[in-house]
Amino acid sequence: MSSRLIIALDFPTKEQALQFIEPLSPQSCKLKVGFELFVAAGPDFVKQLVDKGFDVFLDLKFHDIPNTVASACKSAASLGVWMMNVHASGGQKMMLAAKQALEETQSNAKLIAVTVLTSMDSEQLAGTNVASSPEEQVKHLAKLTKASMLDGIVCSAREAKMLREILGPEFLLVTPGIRPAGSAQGDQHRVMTPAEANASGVNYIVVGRPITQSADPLAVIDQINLDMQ
Ligand SMILES: O=C(O)c1cc(=O)[nH]c(=O)n1[C@@H]1O[C@H](COP(=O)(O)O)[C@@H](O)[C@H]1O
Repeated sequence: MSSRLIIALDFPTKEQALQFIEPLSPQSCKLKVGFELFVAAGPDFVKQLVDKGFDVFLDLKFHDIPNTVASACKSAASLGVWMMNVHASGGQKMMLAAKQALEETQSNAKLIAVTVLTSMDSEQLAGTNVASSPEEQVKHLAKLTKASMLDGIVCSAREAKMLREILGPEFLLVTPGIRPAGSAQGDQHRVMTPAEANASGVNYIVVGRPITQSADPLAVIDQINLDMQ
């Protein structure tokens, strides 16, 4: 079975990212390229990771008018990535346009939507004039995403159990904000351990700093893969 661990390659340069992935195999993890590395290393680097056999999640969280997001998804698909994302708060027309654009390509890349960022708590959400709790807002945006025919969502593992009941067994739940016991929470708020996330029924976990800043990344990866079995 392929790994359900997605490592967030949040590095400032292509060289640092390549050095980090050198000992990794596509069987032990998938890789996520987000803003920091994409801006520094570009689309050719994403293709390089795909050519090495890794499943790549291109995390650019598109959030724009429907036509622009649809075109961006087509461009992302042409890189051969396994998964990409948009912000669900971009609305249903945007998500439908993105899905349709992907269907017009040869790619079978998965398209998921970010609900409420795992760094957000009730207070920060209220600051954006959203009066609902994070859980209520996640539930609302998750239903909107499903109605827009996307493959799944990004959410906190804390919400996974409740969402699985509402959204059914096929809908993908991809969960960052994962912190192995004893690791620093940093800017994340809605966190869980890998074992707790697994027990909550998530499909994939996204882990960055607890692996990339560890003195022994391979040991952390092995332990997380065990926790996810
Ligand atoms: O879309 C994402 O991947 C994402 C969504 C979200 O709600 N929260 C979140 O942390 N992420 C990403 O997941 C990764 C988490 O990294 P660490 O906090 O270092 O484990 C980062 O690359 C974030 O950009």
